[in-house]
Amino acid sequence: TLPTLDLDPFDPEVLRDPLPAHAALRDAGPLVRLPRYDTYAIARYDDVRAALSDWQSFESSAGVGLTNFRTETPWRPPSLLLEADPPGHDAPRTVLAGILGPRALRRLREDWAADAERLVSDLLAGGSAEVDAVPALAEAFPLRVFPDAVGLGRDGREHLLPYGDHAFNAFGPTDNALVLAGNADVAEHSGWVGEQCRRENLAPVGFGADIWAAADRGDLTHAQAPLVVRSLLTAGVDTTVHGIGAVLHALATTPGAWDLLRARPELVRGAFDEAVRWESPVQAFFRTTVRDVPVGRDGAVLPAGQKVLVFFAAANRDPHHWTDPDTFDPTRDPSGHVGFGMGIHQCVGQHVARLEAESLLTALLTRVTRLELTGEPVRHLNNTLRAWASLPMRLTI
Ligand code: HEM
Ligand SMILES: CC(C)Cc1ccc(C(=O)O)cc1
Repeated sequence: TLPTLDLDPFDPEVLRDPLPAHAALRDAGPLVRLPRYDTYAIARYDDVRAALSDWQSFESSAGVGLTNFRTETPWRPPSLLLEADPPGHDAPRTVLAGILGPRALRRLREDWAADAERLVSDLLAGGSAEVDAVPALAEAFPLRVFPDAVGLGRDGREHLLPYGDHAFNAFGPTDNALVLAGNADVAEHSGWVGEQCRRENLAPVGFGADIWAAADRGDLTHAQAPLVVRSLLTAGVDTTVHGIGAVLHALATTPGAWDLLRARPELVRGAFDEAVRWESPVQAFFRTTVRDVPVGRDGAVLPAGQKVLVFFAAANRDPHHWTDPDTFDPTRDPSGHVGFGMGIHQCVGQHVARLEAESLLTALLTRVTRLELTGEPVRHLNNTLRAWASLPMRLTI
């Protein structure tokens, strides 16, 4: 019989410090039963990679949260990318991959670098500064550049973070306290987000306009276009906010890391990916088995029709794959990490995330000689996201 753990991955204390749970899951075996939610977990690097690469056996179209779209009603119409499989997944994916690809982002590089310099310069106008790096940097920069890049209007942008936060909570159990708390305001946030996806509410230049232009070309249908815009608004904000929070925390708490990046700016992009590996802002997603599928090499079989939690975060710290996995090492080659997923659903916005992080870090590294915590960091709990609510820091020039 399969190893079983009486673990609640969505328990607030597990969300606050998930590392012992991830170690227990890896140690228990390639496939572990979690009877608490009548589900399973895969946490070892090799088995996580294998599951993410085998989309035919591990489908996303039944939802990538605990809710099984085959038998339960999703809280919102399913995503055409995240909660879709080929062939339906193909066109929306191809369209977004073109719009968010490295070449398409070249036109934003200069603007985002200048905007980051302005933000940092304002922050340091009075010399060295004590800030809460979460609102002042991790939230401020993505919220300055991303809504404009999408082509959103000025009003209502305060809906973006809470909408995304709820969406990420809703991948967990729908009767969980974090989800219930979000339900109160979700209609208001959803209403605003839905409005912003309409063609007439998007600027003539931007990712949103590019999606509608793809529909004009016949690469998407016009009915699909607003949902693809919604994907950007759901996935594109909270993720980068918490990715940037993670890299700032890592750099402030790893002796010598800040000086190293000031001396070797070519390490900046790798350092961000290393932070995504080390912290895994997106911790885990579910898949649903289409057939009985073997997991690992000890004969474990996952029955068809089952939800299984695939732990990116546990794989990213698997000692059988990574040397010294718990150390944030900006000189490490983090390639192969699954912090952006793997396979056909691998993050289509990863280049946007990297450009945002690189723009802000470069602006900070140029001006700030020391980055240090001045108080206890405070976690922001979410069923899917690993996040900081507060990072009290001193930026010394
Ligand atoms: C540090 C920032 C980010 C992290 C850690 C992250 C993580 C991920 C992960 C793990 C997946 C795979 C989900 C799965 O396999 O089910 C994914 C998919 C996706 N991400 Fe990201 N993401 C980030 C930023 C972004 C941004 C900035 C955007 C949009 C501009 C974005 C848009 C998407 C979309 C649309 C998908 C679905 C892709 C598909 O199913 O084909 N993400 N992301
Ligand atoms: C980190 C990402 C997996 C989160 C995410 C959320 C939503 C969508 C969508 O397509 O709505 C896509 C990606």
